Amino acid sequence: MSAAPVLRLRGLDVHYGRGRGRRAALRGVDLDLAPGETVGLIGETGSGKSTLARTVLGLVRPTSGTLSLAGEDVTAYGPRQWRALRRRGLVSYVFQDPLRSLDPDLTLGHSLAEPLLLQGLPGKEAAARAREFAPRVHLDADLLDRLPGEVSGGQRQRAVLARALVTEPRLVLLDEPVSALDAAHRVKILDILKDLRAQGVALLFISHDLGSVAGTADRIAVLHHGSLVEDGPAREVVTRPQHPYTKLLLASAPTLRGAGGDRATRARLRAALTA
Ligand SMILES: Nc1ncnc2c1ncn2[C@@H]1O[C@H](COP(=O)(O)OP(=O)(O)OP(=O)(O)O)[C@@H](O)[C@H]1O
Repeated sequence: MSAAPVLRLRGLDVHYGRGRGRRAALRGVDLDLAPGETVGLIGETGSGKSTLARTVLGLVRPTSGTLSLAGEDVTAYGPRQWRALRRRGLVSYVFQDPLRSLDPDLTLGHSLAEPLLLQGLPGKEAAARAREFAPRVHLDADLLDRLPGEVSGGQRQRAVLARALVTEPRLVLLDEPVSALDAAHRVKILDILKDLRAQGVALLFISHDLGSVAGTADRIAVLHHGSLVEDGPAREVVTRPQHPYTKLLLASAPTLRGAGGDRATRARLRAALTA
């Protein structure tokens, strides 16, 4: 029996602007994420990755198509329904820059408790739950009394993760999740994410670098000019890419051993794409 998807997109179109300035940012995107599944969403700058993430978070409204979260069709939700949905903490996100994701004037403990306070939990209970949760992302509870500027980069990154996870979401969107970290921190974060997957949390890794998610994702989905041009098991996409754009991304992936193509190969692929 396969579990109902946590995220389901069908024929999703998103446009920006009006009249003659109207531009498609997403075109007919179909995407499913099952519980416990990790999907890498890859594409170059401007391909529509952030638009997709913002649509899933209810910050951008689809022009057409459908968006379902945990079996609930939320396509037609208005701002008030989205706010209520966000408070439930079903979907959360981790942005690229850990420094900007935390209020510099709030202790880590405060930042962690905030999403719980928004859910209506009393202050003391929220603080206690935050303290209890911190060790799950290997964040020492003693650090919760400190400000973001008083801890290391890796500890800050874990605090950002803890804040995103404290409401026990079913789906987490991670924008370039580990690229800013050094190797030691990266391994720890990947271990935490592995635990999450085992608990059935679905993860959407968003990156411009195919190499950075190839080893972690179960599936890789490739966005090109707003269309999903490839979606398959990670190993297959890496070893047998079907679309010329995926081949180009592979040839340009700096972190993928053996995949780096030379400049002439990349130029040829780019020419094929624009032909
Ligand atoms: N608020 C907006 N108004 C108008 N156009 C927008 C807006 N946001 C994004 N776009 C356009 O939509 C397209 C997709 O942008 P998007 O930010 O989703 O790409 P991306 O893949 O996330 O890029 P990056 O990797 O640089 O963040 C681009 O052409 C962009 O210029």
